[in-house]
Amino acid sequence: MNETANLTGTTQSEILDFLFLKGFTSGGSFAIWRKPLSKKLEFLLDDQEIPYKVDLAFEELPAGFIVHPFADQEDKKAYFIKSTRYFSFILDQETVKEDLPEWVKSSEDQSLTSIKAAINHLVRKKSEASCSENLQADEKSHFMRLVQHGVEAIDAGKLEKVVPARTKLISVPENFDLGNALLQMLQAYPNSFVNFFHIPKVGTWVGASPETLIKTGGDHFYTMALAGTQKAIGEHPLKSAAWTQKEIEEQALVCRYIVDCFKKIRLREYEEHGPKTIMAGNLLHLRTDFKVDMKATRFPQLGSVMLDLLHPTSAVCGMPRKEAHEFLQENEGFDRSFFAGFLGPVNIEGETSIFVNLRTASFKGEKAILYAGAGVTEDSDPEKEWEETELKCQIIGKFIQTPST
Ligand SMILES: C=C(O[C@@H]1C=C(C(=O)O)C=C[C@H]1O)C(=O)O
Repeated sequence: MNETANLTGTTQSEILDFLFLKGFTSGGSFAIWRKPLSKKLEFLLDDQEIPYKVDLAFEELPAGFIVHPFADQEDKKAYFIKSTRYFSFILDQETVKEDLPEWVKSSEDQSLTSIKAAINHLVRKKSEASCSENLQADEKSHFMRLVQHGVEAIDAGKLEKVVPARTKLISVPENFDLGNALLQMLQAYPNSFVNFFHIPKVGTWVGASPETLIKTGGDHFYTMALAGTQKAIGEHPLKSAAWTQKEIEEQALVCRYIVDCFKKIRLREYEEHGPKTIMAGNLLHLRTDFKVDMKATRFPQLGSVMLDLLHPTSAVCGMPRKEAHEFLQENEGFDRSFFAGFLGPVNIEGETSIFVNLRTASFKGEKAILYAGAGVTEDSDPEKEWEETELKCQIIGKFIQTPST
């Protein structure tokens, strides 16, 4: 078939289908993402079947996509999908047929319905064997006790803040359309890092994270303190938002945590902006931005040094970090796997953007597991924290559960 004729009128959804099919049938690992406020959808693939791991000193790495679980790793390494093949396109351009490289279109003789059917089959089949057999923590009563227990640990002076999480198991509908689901997330969450990755036998995840862990590009390093959650209501939710003392303190603790990390490496020159209210999906958060000039401070490795120091931040674990981590391991009752870990593109066109893996779901055959946590301080109410996790689960859950058109 003539290449141009075949691709006439190629829609974004069709390109996504080509990319998913290419990724799943390559036998290797792949990632698809769009950075916050960007129009560029990016895809990379490494057809190596055996997952590849790297040290966190990402400045030395080739271009790729890094994925790290929540828990500290004994080998101090992260998964890394090398950019053996890379393709990007601008989302609001009508047609990109001329830009589609030959290797993306390897499935050109398939009709679109059979491509969709193939992807629907592949996402289930390829996600069956992911490594962690996750114990479920879906029970409301379990989570409510966990929050209560957290409040008691704070009252007893053992912790300052802790961020317990839960899971929610949902069925992947029979007519699930992964490409369309991702497209809908891209449209719904322009401020978020919309992402998908598949690493054979390790994990198949989709998400829309509002939280940058670290970003480097040119001479600049950037991180943020994101915490405090409320539902966005009314016509001007950003303007009308009012925050309680609990939420203000909760977010201030995350700022303090970041400043403490700077202090550990004797970094004194940084810009701090905020906190301001931001919108992520239908939720509002408080955010403070931190920026460092790596050249002026003579700190070219600041990105990987801070990555190591920051993760897991008190936005997703707690304070003090060690005690909060132990509390979660003892009481949470499930393996967070990649939830609240970090992920993102590394050394692509001189930039690295690594996000906290929030508002996310992992596929497991016919099912998907949604994950969400909520920051607990001494004033927390278990019922409210549960509702917050329900809202957070819905951010991705609604695009998996609603049969696509
Ligand atoms: C833990 C999550 O989110 C984090 C916790 C927040 C909070 O406690 O208010 C807000 C934003 C994130 O830093 C999650 O989305 O699951």
